[in-house]
Amino acid sequence: MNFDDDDAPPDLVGADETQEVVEEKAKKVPITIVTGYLGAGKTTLLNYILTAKHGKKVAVIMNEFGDSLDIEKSLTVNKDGEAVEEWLEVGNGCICCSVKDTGVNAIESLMEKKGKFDYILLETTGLADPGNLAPLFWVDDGLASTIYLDGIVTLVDAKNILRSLDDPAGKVEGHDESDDHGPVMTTAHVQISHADVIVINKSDLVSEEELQAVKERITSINELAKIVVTSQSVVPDLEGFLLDLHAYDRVDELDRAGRGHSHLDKTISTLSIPLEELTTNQLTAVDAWLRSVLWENELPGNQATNGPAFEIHRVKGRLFVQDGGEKMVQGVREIFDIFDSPAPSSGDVARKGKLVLIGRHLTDLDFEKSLLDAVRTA
Ligand SMILES: Nc1nc2c(ncn2[C@@H]2O[C@H](COP(=O)(O)OP(=O)(O)OP(=O)(O)O)[C@@H](O)[C@H]2O)c(=O)[nH]1
Ligand SMILES: [Zn+2]
Repeated sequence: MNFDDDDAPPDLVGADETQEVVEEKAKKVPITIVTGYLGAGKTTLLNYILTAKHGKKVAVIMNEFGDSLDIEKSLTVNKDGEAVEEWLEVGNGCICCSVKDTGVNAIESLMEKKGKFDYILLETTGLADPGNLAPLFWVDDGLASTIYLDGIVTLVDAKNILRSLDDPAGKVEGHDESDDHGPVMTTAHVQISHADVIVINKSDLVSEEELQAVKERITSINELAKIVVTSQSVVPDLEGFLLDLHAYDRVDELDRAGRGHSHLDKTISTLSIPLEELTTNQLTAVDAWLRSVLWENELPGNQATNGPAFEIHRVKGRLFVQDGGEKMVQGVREIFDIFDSPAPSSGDVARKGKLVLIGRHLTDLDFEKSLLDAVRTA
């Protein structure tokens, strides 16, 4: 059933716009992308969120009808085969089973019913590469005017993840075959490297030691992500842990990333580079360095590049500028942004900046030296 007109949100354009309507319009709806390898527990998590008592109106967009959904569902396909998304009222929210992979049109149709939801959750297919999807909600001026990307949550199947990470069959398509340097990068790697929260699900199926090994491997790939261990995707503290992530306008988890990086996973790792306070020129040098690394895939300082091409999946940073300013760096693949920290750190914090990179082949070249040289010579 569709929302019939009389319960559509009040006409937001009318001249008699009251203050809260204006605020309502300005209020963007957070969207979280839920990804994770086939069968990891994405639908189970969404089901749980739809029925848990958190008081938020949540719209869930799924890309499949899992029979694990114990909710009556229907999809209206009109005559010429074009599927029309149907919004199903459930529990404390509603579900749309968008047959299109990214669910973008489902979101557009959802935004017409704007004001109805506090939160949108989009389940991707098990083989989706969130690096392609995130920019859509982060920079797409069409969608970004009504929604903002709150974060990426990756479900990991504790029982099978280590096998998926080492399984060449799961390799990411489109990677030049010539790049046969070292182990294969799988979809599981990419879903972990882009995650802001990692839910290690199906913990009931593994021993304590196996769980520990999974945690260590995942942390070595992505040191920034918050990790929660679950069974049946039941995240105890949904509010604090899954809803309201602000992963793209805050970097408070930067401190989690230690200096340098561990080599537990040969394919993808996290590298964190400490930075002193910057002059304005040095800030410009950091911006130029990021452009070279993210757009040209060139590491300034012409170190021997006979090694494999590196690939940056995620960049997060906090930069202190000598004029007292504090900047934040957010990046997904080649898209990045350096902007004023919305919530500058309190005065007493040591003005120590940090840039954290998550990506592939970060160990073959000296990123830290390259960046520090670029800053020093600025
Ligand atoms: N033993 C166990 N089974 C689980 C757990 N979480 C989910 N499952 C089961 O695993 C199967 C897959 O769960 P889903 O939630 O459909 O996984 P999914 O990621 O949505 O799967 P796809 O959308 O097909 O990629 C279902 O039968 C779930 O009941 C868990 O923690 N432990
Ligand atoms: Zn699913």
